[in-house]
Amino acid sequence: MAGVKVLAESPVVLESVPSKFKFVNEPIRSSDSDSIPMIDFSLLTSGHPDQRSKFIQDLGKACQEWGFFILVNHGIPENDMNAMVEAAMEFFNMPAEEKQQYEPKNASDPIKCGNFDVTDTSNRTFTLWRDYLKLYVHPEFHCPLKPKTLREALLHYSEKTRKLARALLEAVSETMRLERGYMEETLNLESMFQLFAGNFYPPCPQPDHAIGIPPHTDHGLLTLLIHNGVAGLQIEHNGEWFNVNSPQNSILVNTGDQLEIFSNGRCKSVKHRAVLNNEKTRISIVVANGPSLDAIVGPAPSLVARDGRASYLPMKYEEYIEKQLTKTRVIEKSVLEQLMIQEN
Ligand SMILES: O=C(O)CCC(=O)C(=O)O
Ligand SMILES: [Fe+2]
Repeated sequence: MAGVKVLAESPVVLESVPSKFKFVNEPIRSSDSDSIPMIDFSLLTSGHPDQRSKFIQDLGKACQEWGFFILVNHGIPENDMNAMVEAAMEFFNMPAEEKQQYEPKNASDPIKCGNFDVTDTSNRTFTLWRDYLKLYVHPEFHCPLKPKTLREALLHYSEKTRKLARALLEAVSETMRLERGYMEETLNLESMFQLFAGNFYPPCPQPDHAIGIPPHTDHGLLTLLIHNGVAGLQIEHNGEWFNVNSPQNSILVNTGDQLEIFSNGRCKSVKHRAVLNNEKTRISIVVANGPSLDAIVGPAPSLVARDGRASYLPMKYEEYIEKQLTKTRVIEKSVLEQLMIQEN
């Protein structure tokens, strides 16, 4: 595994995508939208009841209609965000021999890096145009020893994003009129499973013939994403793809499968993908915040009572992740789809 980075930087200039990366990106078309929700976190704590209710209302609407929002004034210092992006960049810039020790032996290794193969709906396997670093950071903290800057940046950033995610989740609970603290307790968020992913996408000679990450949903509750200022994230909304253009210092938030299940379908786990460009390296820093691994996640009973039926089967979060990790084919039904209960 030399990585996509090594390939993209090879002295022989690549004019086309090597065949093992070839992926037909359908539909390629995407557009900009100025209606992607933007949420101002400072309204939650501003002390003005009107602003607070506007926040709750906007948040509820964003989670239900888009499963996605751009969060501004979130309180995480820009320095911490920059330090995180830079430390990740340093990791990817280390020589291949240094990174080799973290090539996964098992899908559930708490520290892993490398490339990823996916099989598409025509049963063709291809490699993603991306180098990744994935770390389990909570309730146990795992981090490579090198580069030296990584540990401190990650300790800071994971703690701050965890706090932010918990505050957002409490607010999402409120949008559904759930009892205060109910989600925290039932899903044991004190021990939430937090997964860090650094994604490194080098410039690609034919951006439409390869992909960074194909369409997928995230398995947790809320995912927080920042990047190095290079766009590439697209989200699906009403069957169309939209580019996410975000202001500097904002955090991109999407809802995940566990929140869709817990909310009995109110919050949509949004489908998204990472596309490429032929000019600039893109780095994204993703923190996926989920329930505790031992939590059994099903629709909240009070929502089921309100709706008259449960739309999903419950499953232990740990089992959900295992199922997802062993699913190698895009072709298979997602775990979320397997748990959906059809209406008679
Ligand atoms: O890099 C991006 O913008 C998307 C990353 C992502 O979806 C993921 O890591 O799950
Ligand atoms: Fe994702």
